[in-house]
Amino acid sequence: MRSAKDFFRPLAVGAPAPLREVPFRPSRMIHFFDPGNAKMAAKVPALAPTVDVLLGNLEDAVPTDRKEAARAGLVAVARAHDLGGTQLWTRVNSLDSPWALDDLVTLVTEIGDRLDVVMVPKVEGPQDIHYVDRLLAQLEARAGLDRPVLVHAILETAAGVANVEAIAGASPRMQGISLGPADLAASRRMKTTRVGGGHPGYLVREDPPPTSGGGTPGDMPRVTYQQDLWHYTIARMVDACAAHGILPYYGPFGDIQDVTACEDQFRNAFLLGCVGAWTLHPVQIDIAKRVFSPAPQDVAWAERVIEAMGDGTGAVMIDGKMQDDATYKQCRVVAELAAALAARDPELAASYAAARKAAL
Ligand SMILES: CC(C)(COP(=O)(O)OP(=O)(O)OC[C@H]1O[C@@H](n2cnc3c(N)ncnc32)[C@H](O)[C@@H]1OP(=O)(O)O)[C@@H](O)C(=O)NCCC(=O)NCCSC(=O)C[C@H](O)C(=O)O
Ligand SMILES: [Mg+2]
Repeated sequence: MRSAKDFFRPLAVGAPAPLREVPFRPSRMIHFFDPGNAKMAAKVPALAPTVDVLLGNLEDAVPTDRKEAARAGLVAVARAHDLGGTQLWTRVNSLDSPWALDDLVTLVTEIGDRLDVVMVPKVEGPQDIHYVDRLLAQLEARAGLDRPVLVHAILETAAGVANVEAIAGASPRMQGISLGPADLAASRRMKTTRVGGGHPGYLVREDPPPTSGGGTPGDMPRVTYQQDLWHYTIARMVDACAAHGILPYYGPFGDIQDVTACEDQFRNAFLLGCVGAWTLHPVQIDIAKRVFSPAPQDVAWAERVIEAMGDGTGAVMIDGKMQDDATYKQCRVVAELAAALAARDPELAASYAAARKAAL
């Protein structure tokens, strides 16, 4: 067992000290690209200013015979471009694959100073994070890095969900967790064939009307309501992340053409506490930006409540609604997120300023 005191000591001599708090950097969209695909890699300079995070994906969606090309492509992209304030992440291959070790060794050695976060797929328990934690410390020490590369786990196995709290708290390196609905569905033996989103068969049906003579309940039209397949897992992931001071994310939405359902899925995750989602195609970038930025009228309202609540205690009425310590805290979540995003996004800052003015 590690003592609490050991938790903040580097795991290798010469490695940078672990962080005590996860720095909050906007990450409304984690944009996936295949660095071995020359056409996609060429779009990086144009894409970078439009996204919060660019992620060079080395795992699923990269064919076996292009794994090395994707790894080399990411090294080349990181060296060739200054991404400004946009973060650079990678998703390495799973720890049981023949590529994971070389992914970590190559990337930290070659571009560790450029890499903000390593996403680790198919994490099953804290033991997977401990393995990556020690290895990263050794590689950071050897590369002479002065800040730690952070770790992000994908929640995409039944074992991972069972161990999600332990994963979230496994290391001070943990930056966040994303839901991986496609692999999780397979691991759970769910009977879906999609990447995220709902399913028309997963529903509840209203009770039959009382029969008064003719007709049987089976004949009566009854309204059905499609249910959310992911509610339980997202809520559990959000609690685990919040309890350990790290950030939760919804993952991918695979129906690229269904921008409406994508927006719904992202918004459900946002309202439940997630700070961002993955974007797989350029068309999803603006959806994530819109959904994971608090709406200007909500920010203006939150600021109004904060102002009216003074030191944040007691109770006041605003527009007929009771406000107290707890609504004050909710409003601070919204206002602080808005301020952090506005500092990166001048267009958003202007829309918040306009809503603030209109609310006066
Ligand atoms: C899904 C795609 C294969 C679709 O690509 P394509 O058929 O080329 O789409 P379009 O013709 O509409 O593309 C228009 C142009 O946009 C470029 N493009 C497409 N996607 C991207 C991108 N992600 N980044 C940058 N540029 C992109 C195309 O090259 C076209 O350019 P041009 O010809 O010049 O106009 C493709 O979008 C794609 O591969 N996306 C990423 C897929 C991916 O990363 N999947 C893995 C993550 S999801 C997952 O792993 C599941 C998860 O782990 C779980 O378990 O749930
Ligand atoms: Mg997956």
